[in-house]
Amino acid sequence: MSSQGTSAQAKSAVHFGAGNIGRGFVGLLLHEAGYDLVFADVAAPLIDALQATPSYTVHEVGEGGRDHVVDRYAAVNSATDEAELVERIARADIVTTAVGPNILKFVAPVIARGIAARPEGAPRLAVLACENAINATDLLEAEVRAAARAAGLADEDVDAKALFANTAVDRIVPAQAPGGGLDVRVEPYFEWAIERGPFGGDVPEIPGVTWVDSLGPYIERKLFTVNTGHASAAYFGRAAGKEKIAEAIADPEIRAKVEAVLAETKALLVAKYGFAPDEQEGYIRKILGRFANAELPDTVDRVGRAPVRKLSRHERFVGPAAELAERGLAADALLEAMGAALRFDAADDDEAQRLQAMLAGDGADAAVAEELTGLGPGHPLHGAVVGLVSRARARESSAGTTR
Ligand SMILES: NC(=O)c1ccc[n+]([C@@H]2O[C@H](COP(=O)([O-])OP(=O)(O)OC[C@H]3O[C@@H](n4cnc5c(N)ncnc54)[C@H](O)[C@@H]3O)[C@@H](O)[C@H]2O)c1
Ligand SMILES: O=P(O)(O)OC[C@@H](O)[C@@H](O)[C@H](O)[C@H](O)CO
Repeated sequence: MSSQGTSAQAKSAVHFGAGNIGRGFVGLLLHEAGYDLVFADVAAPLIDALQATPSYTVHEVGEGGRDHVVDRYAAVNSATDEAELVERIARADIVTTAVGPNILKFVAPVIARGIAARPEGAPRLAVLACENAINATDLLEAEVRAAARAAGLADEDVDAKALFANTAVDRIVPAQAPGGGLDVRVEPYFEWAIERGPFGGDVPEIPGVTWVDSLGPYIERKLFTVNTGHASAAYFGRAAGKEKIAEAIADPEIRAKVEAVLAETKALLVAKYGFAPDEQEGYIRKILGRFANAELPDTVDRVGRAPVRKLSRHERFVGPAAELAERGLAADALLEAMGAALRFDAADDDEAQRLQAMLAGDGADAAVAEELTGLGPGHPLHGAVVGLVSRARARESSAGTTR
């Protein structure tokens, strides 16, 4: 039994981002662990709906799925009710986020104020960023510490009042049907790995969590298998005119390309972390089965969202491709998937539009390639990436002349 948190009272959790993974996974597990849950979000209609609705249901769809009811939560508009949020964080046991890695800097200041407002001697607040990014909590911690310093709180005070733990979250939660209310459709599978070290041997009880000594292998295996494969299916699928991920992966040509990508990331993960090849193969097969779940209405547009983030230096494509090239191993299939990513032009995706504007702009191919991928002329993959940009531009300009 853990003594983390205020043991005399109910445990409480503040979760930033009441979206798909917030309601459909992190919020659900915290609720089921017995936490009094507070959702914080900037989307006023979502917060209003949560405040007006005593419960919602998480529907697991696909084999073995069942329903879970989440209730007894509160909801705070983090754009307008900062004082209430600070007070909630000051009394909480745990703060989690699922807002997107680029949003962490915006939630950090209020977390810092909440930490500063914690009573002397209160148990440390556990802060966990549940985002798809390597060591997202480290990013959040740096922002929280900067905001705390700016508010006059020394690093030692932050250390006395809070702890920061990296985490890897895995559950496919598609965009929900408009007008469907607060209920969330999710896949039955999930994995939530959290590093144990920062808790100093006093981990909270959260059924379903896997506590690990070293998160690096977990997060890279997750990001470079689930997310690399998922994004590849999305970009190849969209280029082939598919709307759903399940449709994309059912296409033998697309599946073969995705499998080729995952064979490359497997080679890296086996070489880097010593994962047993058979075990990694089993992990890949399981994940391909998850993508094929036809009951999950996941779209290529959601999974391909934010292509500039996904093509950045330490993300799901360039991260493994660069390391493979540095080890003298092949990254051809990953490069082909990156080429497909350059075609992603979803009209309602800001980053897709920014990507297309970069490709259509005046910058030299090498400069655009470096801006997108962070790979400069000294890197063994640089020439290949410049070639991708160059071909994407040639394709666009020939499509433009024939339009
Ligand atoms: N959906 C999935 O399958 C899945 C699985 C694992 C991890 N993730 C990760 O979880 C994060 C969220 O993904 P999602 O699919 O739930 O996205 P989402 O868009 O459904 O939810 C994000 C929520 O964050 C809110 N938000 C934005 N800015 C905010 C701010 N400044 N303060 C508070 N709330 C803010 C949005 O209003 C939205 O409700 C991402 O990092 C994603 O990579 C998603
Ligand atoms: O959330 P993103 O944009 O980083 O990636 C899109 C999907 O691949 C992702 O949300 C998966 O569904 C999820 O990571 C599965 O655990």
